[in-house]
Amino acid sequence: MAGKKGAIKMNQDYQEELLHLESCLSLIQENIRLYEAREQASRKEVTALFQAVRKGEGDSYGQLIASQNILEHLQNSLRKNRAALDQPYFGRIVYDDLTYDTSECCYIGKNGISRNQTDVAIVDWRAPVANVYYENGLGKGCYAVPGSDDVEIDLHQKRTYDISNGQLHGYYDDDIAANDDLLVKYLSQNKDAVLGDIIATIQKEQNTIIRDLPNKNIIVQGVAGSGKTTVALHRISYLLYNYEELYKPSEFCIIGSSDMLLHYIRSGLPELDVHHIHEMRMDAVFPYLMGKAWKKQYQIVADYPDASVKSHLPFIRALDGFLSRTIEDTLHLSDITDPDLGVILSQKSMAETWSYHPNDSLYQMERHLNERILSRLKFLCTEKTADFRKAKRQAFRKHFDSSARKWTIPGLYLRFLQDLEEGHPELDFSITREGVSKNRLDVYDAAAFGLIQRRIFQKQDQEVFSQIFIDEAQDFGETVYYVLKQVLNDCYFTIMGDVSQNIRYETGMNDWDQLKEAMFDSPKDSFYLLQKSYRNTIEISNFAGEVLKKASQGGYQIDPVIRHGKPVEVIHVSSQDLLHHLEMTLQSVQKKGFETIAVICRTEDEAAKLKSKLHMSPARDDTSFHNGVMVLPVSLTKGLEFDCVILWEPDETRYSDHPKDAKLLYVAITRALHELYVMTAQPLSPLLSSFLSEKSMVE
Ligand SMILES: Nc1ncnc2c1ncn2[C@@H]1O[C@H](COP(=O)(O)OP(=O)(O)OP(=O)(O)O)[C@@H](O)[C@H]1O
Repeated sequence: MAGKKGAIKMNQDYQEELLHLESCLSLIQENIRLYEAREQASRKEVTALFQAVRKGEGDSYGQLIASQNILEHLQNSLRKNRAALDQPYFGRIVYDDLTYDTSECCYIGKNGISRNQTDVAIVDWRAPVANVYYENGLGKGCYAVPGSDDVEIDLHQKRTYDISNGQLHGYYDDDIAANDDLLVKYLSQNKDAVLGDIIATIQKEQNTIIRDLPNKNIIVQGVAGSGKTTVALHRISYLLYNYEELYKPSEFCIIGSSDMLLHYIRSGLPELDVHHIHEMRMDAVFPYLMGKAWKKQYQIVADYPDASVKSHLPFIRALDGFLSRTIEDTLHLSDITDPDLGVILSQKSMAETWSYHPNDSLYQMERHLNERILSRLKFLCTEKTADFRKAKRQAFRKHFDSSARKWTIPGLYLRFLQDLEEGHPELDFSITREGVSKNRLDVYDAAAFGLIQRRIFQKQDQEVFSQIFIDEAQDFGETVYYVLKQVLNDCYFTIMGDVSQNIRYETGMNDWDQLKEAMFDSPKDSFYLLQKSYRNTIEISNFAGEVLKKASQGGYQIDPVIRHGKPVEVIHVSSQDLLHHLEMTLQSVQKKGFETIAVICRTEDEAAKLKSKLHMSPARDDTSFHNGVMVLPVSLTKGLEFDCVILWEPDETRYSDHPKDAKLLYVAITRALHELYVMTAQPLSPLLSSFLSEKSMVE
């Protein structure tokens, strides 16, 4: 009897859910009609204003900008409503609000949907209350609201929906928002050439990072495929939504290691409602931040061999120490006296001025001190003649003036390198010295230039960025981060990386200790670990596991989502047959409908040669991630993922039994979502051979 009652209740519940979905879809359709009409009118207005501006009419320019903003807003609303037609919402929470004594039921979706532009029908996933869905268990709890007190709640139900194409396929009630079954369903889909969103299935540990406070530095160590890139982008979207009054999108900057990665990241931004933020390669950041101080003749080149020293914290700290000593020696603070007026400015008072501006450059400090001298002179000369005053002002106007020394950034840097070599005979920077004298700098020299500019020559504070997000952070040494932090004093950093994937073994980071030391300056700052891997099938993860042990020297383990796929296939044939097998494999995986396929070679040279053997155009846009087959060196696959990966010639000559090669191989293997093929003519790398089953070998 109870069973029957339960079934009736289920049925009724299901009917109610169907009705609710229907009413949401019709609201969305109504919104779309409304926004389409408005967008059309707004478009016309913008075109008319554009013509007016071209004719130079009155104040049309201001109106044009305002109208363009309105048009952009309407287009955005239209995009959100159109996107919501497929899956208007993915979750629901039913709770009592104990703070305001109300009972609430919220549907949560990727896009907030309102009726009449005011009544919220579907809550945006970024809204504070949506946190309850991702984090809270049933029962009493609370959620935080930026700039306000926490709201106390009693959660009665958390429901997760499976909706696609506007159809309800099912739902379940559970404490866990997106369980592994739902995750596996999402993860089994094919990969288009864009970075997807994970809004409906964000996991608790990812949510914590996404919603962490903006005024702190964060470092995230996450195994391959743990969602670092994805989480960084969702954090940007979350911060811009919730701290709209604090930040403009243009104050945000994403830094990545290659154009390919940035292109991939860019593809995921519109879906997350993120527009107009900056993105930059690491080597472009310092020229950008230095502005005019970065001379046209400076050229960034590949790392010099001594980058293994220049990239790490002791080096950049030594440069900073050298610059501090240069500043102290130059200012050489002691009482400033005049035969007629006595002490104009005491050493104590100057030291005090300095302590008020501890981060100012030498030039800024000199300006403060000169200003103080002038105001003291004004006071001391109140009873003197105008000529006397003028003469004294003339005499002391540029009392502090290091510009007269005609220092240059390269000159100071070379002096520092020489000093360092003299103090440490084991160091030899001759290659860098020669490069710098020819204006050819590697990224660490560029960072050093940035620090010299910051400490000595900078005239105003840099306020270009407030939030910086760095992906694949492990590929650069601490030097670049240290300088970024010094140059952008008031900026906060979200740094994502995986030391097991450090493909620049000597210069990049193999642990996080030094970076924490360089970046963390407040107890609020946080280090997070992401260990769950979402990208690869369990077969690919297991294959990667052994390599990871070597790559991370046992440091970090993978905890994969259990999703099964085809076993990794090792194709071991003669060198004459290898290309033929590759072509056959490519044909077969394309036939299966995989959209993104990568053939991963060890080096750029090998990738170029293989492309030509496959009759692929060598010029095919190497900086953009696209559907179809891509032949790439491992270094360019950083941060990307493909439905299917063919690992090309991972033999013992290309990948030795050394952590440096293990990291490269780990990166290559973990790019594959669904299928991995290993093709070689020579004996396999010792990193792989230990766990290959006879079964998986095609001879
Ligand atoms: N919570 C989640 N739900 C569904 N998919 C997820 C989730 N988290 C991550 N993914 C998926 O896992 C894959 C890996 O994510 P991402 O590329 O952000 O990882 P990563 O840590 O940056 O990887 P890598 O270090 O290897 O570049 C992506 O396809 C992403 O959509």
